[in-house]
Amino acid sequence: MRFDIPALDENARARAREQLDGLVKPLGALGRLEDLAAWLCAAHGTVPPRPLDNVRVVVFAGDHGVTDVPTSAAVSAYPREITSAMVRVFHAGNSGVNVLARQAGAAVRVVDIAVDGDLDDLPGAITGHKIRSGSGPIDRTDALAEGEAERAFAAGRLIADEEIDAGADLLIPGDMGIGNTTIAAALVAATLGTGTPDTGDTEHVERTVGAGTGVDEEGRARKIAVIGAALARAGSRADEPFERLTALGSACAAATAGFLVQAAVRGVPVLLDGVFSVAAALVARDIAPDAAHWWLAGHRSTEPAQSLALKALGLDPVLDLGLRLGEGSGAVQAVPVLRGARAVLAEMGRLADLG
Ligand SMILES: O=C(O)c1ccc[n+]([C@@H]2O[C@H](COP(=O)([O-])O)[C@@H](O)[C@H]2O)c1
Ligand SMILES: Cc1cc2nc[nH]c2cc1C
Repeated sequence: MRFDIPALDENARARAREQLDGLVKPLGALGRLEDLAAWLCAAHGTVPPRPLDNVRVVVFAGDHGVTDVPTSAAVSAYPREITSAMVRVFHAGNSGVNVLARQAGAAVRVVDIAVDGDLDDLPGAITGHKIRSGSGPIDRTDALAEGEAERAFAAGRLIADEEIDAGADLLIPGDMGIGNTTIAAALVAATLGTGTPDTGDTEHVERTVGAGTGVDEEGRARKIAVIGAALARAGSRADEPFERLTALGSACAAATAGFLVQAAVRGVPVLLDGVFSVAAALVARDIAPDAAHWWLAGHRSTEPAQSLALKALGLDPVLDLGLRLGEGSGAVQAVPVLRGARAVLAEMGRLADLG
């Protein structure tokens, strides 16, 4: 697959830097805000950048076969039925990200990519891109059937197109899926080669695994075992990104990757969120390396796989609030910071005018 991804406008970035240096403040005194302002100029190709008036969150919802086990073998603190129930909460506007997005003036859309449950009574914008119900348990079988990763990736691209055609000037990928922190950690371990299942050494897998929704140490040990078995089962197939998504990922991971790549193709900046969107970004970069220039990290989540993946992507998160909700909630919190960065360039006075 080949993608025509525009380069960021380095000329605009340099002009932004020059203007930032001339504002009424000590040189560099606005720290990271100056980097963000310059990055937005490079992304929008203008100084100052355009106002971020049309920020859109898309929550990719789906279930994961790793939750298809008795409670005694659970990898999540919550049952899988929560995924389907939460889609209705997003639709009603009452989820965490709905509330935070209202504060930030951002729109939220949830899409059913692979929810295990009947949501057919909901509008087509939610249900129209469904790939399948749930996914395979990655420790025992592939997550996806042949061709599904490509179909889900294409669906994610279409969803990005829909949001951009509706005017998005910044996109945020959100996620909802009980069990998806196990999937995210498996993708990160496989992508970074931190899993070495052949030697039976789980130490490297352990580094990627966190508590997700709040499992205890025994739950974490079960996640590590599931991921170790999945990596051993996938073997070298995991080297190729679509095979990796098929064997170890999910339809939501593939759709999120497609969404991130298409945003870049269309030249629309992205604020990544928690462990699931950052894991998808890591795989997406293997599919379209230049796409990564269009992504910023909104926040650092508590999941270790997210920090490992951010480091590999060379991204420094804007915020670190200890959030572990997912949904796009952390990235949404970073939107006012980006708006502030833009306003500084657009509105501050100039040192040269001090007299
Ligand atoms: O964004 C994060 O880093 C994050 C960390 C922990 C949990 N989550 C959310 O919680 C769900 C996955 O957690 P779990 O324990 O079921 O794997 C899923 O719906 C995620 O959106 C999200
Ligand atoms: C209630 C609930 C809401 C969520 N939002 C994202 N992940 C979630 C997990 C649970 C359990």
